[in-house]
Amino acid sequence: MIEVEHLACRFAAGWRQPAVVAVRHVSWCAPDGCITALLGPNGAGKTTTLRMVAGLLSPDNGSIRIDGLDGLREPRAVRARLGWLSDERGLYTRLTARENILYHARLHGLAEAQARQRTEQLAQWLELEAVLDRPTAGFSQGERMKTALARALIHDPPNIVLDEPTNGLDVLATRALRRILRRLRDEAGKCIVLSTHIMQEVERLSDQVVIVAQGRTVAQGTVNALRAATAQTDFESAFVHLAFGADHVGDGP
Ligand SMILES: Nc1ncnc2c1ncn2[C@@H]1O[C@H](COP(=O)(O)OP(=O)(O)OP(=O)(O)O)[C@@H](O)[C@H]1O
Repeated sequence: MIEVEHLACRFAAGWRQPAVVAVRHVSWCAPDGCITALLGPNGAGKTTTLRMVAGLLSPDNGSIRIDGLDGLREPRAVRARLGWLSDERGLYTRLTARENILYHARLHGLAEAQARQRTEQLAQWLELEAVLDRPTAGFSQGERMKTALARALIHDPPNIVLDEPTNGLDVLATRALRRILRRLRDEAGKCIVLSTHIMQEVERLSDQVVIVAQGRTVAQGTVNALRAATAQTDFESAFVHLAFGADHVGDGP
């Protein structure tokens, strides 16, 4: 379970760069056995929020608890309980997929034999076997996503955080990813949090939605509850209502 409360993050001014308040007040709770979608317009603060949850950025305010552990005070224990898929995927391009995954396994302290066995299992499960021993430099978006996902899952974390996981994926790869995430939820009871701005993704995959706009959480609930709360029949209109205000709902087709 991941709980974030009153998160705030400001990027300090730098050369030719004014200070930016990326996250002002974000709070949400993502339970186990549930897929939580963080939905918001461009620049809403989704990636910044997830980078704080992954321990890559320190918040200026607020708290992050992962399975009850304080993310700021116990970062190592939290890292062991969290799998992180960044939107850039962050693979070492000169290493093969297998080497990328094994390197991450070593960072998590897995024994060599266990790491190798688990890499094989994940490769089979994610249908990565054909490219497992190729350098990742020439990988397609789908192959890169799957390699990065295998790497994020290597230590079997109970919590999985994915930043825009379907970015750049074609329809079949998107469907495959949805199947994988549903299995992780249903068979292993994982807590899964993903960010997106694709409405269809949210409607098809998520159990609950957190809407973030201008660095603030503006709503949390199921797709149906958010539709009902805004008296909208389609989810896109409900999202526009919540993220931009009722006046903008009429702008769409
Ligand atoms: N390293 C940084 N330095 C300065 N500003 C930043 C930095 N990272 C993000 N920002 C700014 O913080 C705000 C929130 O960005 P963030 O990437 O968290 O949004 P997002 O909701 O993930 O957007 P998108 O859907 O477009 O990816 C934006 O205005 C962005 O320009």
